[in-house]
Amino acid sequence: MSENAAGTVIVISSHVVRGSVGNRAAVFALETLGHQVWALPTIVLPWHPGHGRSTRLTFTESDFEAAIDDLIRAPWIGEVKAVLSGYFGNAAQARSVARLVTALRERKPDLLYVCDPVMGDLGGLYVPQTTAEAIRDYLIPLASLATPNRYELAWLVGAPLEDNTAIMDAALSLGPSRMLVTSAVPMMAGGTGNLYLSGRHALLAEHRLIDKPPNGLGDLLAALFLSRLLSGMEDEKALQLATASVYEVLARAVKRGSDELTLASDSSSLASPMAMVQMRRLMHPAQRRKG
Ligand SMILES: Nc1ncnc2c1ncn2[C@@H]1O[C@H](COP(=O)(O)OP(=O)(O)O)[C@@H](O)[C@H]1O
Ligand SMILES: Cc1ncc(COP(=O)(O)O)c(C=O)c1O
Repeated sequence: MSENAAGTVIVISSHVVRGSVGNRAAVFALETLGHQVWALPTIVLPWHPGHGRSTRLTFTESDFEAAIDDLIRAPWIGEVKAVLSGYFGNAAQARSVARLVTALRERKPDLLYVCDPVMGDLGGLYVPQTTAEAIRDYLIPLASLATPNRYELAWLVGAPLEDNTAIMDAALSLGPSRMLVTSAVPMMAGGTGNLYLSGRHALLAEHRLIDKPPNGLGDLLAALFLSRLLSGMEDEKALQLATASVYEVLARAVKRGSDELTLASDSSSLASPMAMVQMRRLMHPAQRRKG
């Protein structure tokens, strides 16, 4: 296997000093699974704002834009096989990343672009509406795969999503050819899981719900699923492994009483998870419509 067989990935999200959210989760997961990673922070902050006061260190829009231009012109840019975006500091950054993805696609039409539209949760949007709109209007149309949680998907399509049939219809209408919807509606009591929809698949990967989870699970899942796809794994196996890793990492962090994921101690759960995940095939919306 050559040094870069797993593929170079550009990750673009927040950087925290302490903790495992945003780029800290994605970089660790991708490097552990053998990828070369280029990491561009969108903001730098001491820790996830959920822990209390956390001062945002920011870049000007023009500096961020200039750094994107440097990346586009980099002599090594031909190495890049995938881009993963997550948390953005403002709407202009989302537009700059759309420019990056478009420029890379001109040279490499099969570039994988994974858009994790980090914008909100059960309580509603936690980024400014202009940022959420820029993700929806500039990035989602470019995504090979989007990984919203159920509430983000509901905002993106402008409709409440109370069951998995509604989630699948919404995922199909949004546009990307592959959708991984997190915090889907569980079929198992006391469960949660991920719903994956592509032209060929409608799958639900379920496991037990754990109280008081640390942050960063969505960031970790998107990176792990991307890694498995890049390595050429079949979608169903990629979903099962990525879901099992996230669940196992979460369970181990909570067992330790940690308020953050403890990825350095749990790297074996990223590479070879042992946790069981309940995989179910759902009726694909296209099949339902055929009657
Ligand atoms: N409380 C929890 N217990 C067990 N697994 C969880 C829990 N919260 C999240 N997960 C797992 O992590 C995945 C991603 O988490 P989610 O909170 O939906 O992402 P995001 O951080 O993008 O909002 C979920 O689909 C589920 O598999
Ligand atoms: C700065 C910042 N705020 C909020 C979030 C959202 O965190 P969560 O999805 O765990 O709620 C993230 C996730 O990457 C983040 O980096």
